[in-house]
Amino acid sequence: MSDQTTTQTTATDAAPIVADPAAPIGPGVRKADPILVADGVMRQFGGNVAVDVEHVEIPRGKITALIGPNGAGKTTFFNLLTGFDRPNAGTWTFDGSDLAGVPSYKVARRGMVRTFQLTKSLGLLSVLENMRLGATKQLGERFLPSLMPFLWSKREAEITEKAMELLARFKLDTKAPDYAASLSGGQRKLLEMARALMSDPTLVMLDEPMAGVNPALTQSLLGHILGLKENGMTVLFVEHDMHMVQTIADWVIVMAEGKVVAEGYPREVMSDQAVIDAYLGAHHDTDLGTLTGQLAIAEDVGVSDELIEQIEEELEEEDQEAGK
Ligand SMILES: Nc1ncnc2c1ncn2[C@@H]1O[C@H](COP(=O)(O)OP(=O)(O)OP(=O)(O)O)[C@@H](O)[C@H]1O
Repeated sequence: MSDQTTTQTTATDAAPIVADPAAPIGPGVRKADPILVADGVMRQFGGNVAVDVEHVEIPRGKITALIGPNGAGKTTFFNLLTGFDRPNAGTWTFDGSDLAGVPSYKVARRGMVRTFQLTKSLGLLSVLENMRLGATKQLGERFLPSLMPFLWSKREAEITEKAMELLARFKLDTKAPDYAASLSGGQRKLLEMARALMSDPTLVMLDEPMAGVNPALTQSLLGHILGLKENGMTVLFVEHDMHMVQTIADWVIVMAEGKVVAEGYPREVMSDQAVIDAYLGAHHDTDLGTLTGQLAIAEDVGVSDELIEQIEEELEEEDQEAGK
């Protein structure tokens, strides 16, 4: 990976991020064109307040990094926004429409998808079958096509064709018949991303895309993430690898103890003493050098067994709805 921050410029790069360039930048700052707006989102586990986000806006067409020490609430916030968990309080809108209380598979159909580390059972499906699961739009046609097998099989063929095209783009086409479990960590991350694109999303949320990725595939993953933006998508990713954050993020949001404690342009946020302190507070056993690009990559992306079960149940439900 290069030490330079990216110099690629696209039309969306030129668009301003904040609504008022003269206003001070800090937690909750208004964006010029937010795709996602969250208000008062709170999630408690027993007495532990995992997420307590007063107000945050995600800029459209940009790459936003969500960072913060372990246990800051990043993954829980992702789970809430994408319908994989329910908040105790709060509302949020995606592209202007209310999303609070909408189940995860419907969130995906509306254009907001997220990635996970592949679960064991998905590992026992082929790479192509994994891709086909990402085609949420097939569900909208579940009733009529089931009465018309010709239309159904045409749609099936289209899904397979699209899956193969995406697999080729991610250089995974030769792996299509293989079990997903046989892929390397980095290839699984590529598969996760490719699968997310099956539903033609407008917002792609990536949970620690670099975790467990072999250095040989890092560059390719970074290129694909930048490619999402170049294709007009908005990206929101959780990451501990500060080097990656500095390399590709247009905007950085920092969480600590469930709250958004800072946000801004990468260079400013990374040199903010409060941010460094928040990280050091939680990583007091970690070398300061790790904050500037060498942070150890967590193997575990923090998906609970409960969540995995929920995803599996939803996939089964989708299959049933799709008449499989
Ligand atoms: N299912 C759960 N049950 C109880 N507590 C939970 C659950 N999920 C998360 N928590 C707690 O909520 C807090 C936030 O956790 P979360 O995993 O969202 O943090 P994170 O910022 O994603 O951390 P990491 O960077 O380590 O993945 C932590 O204190 C965690 O222990």
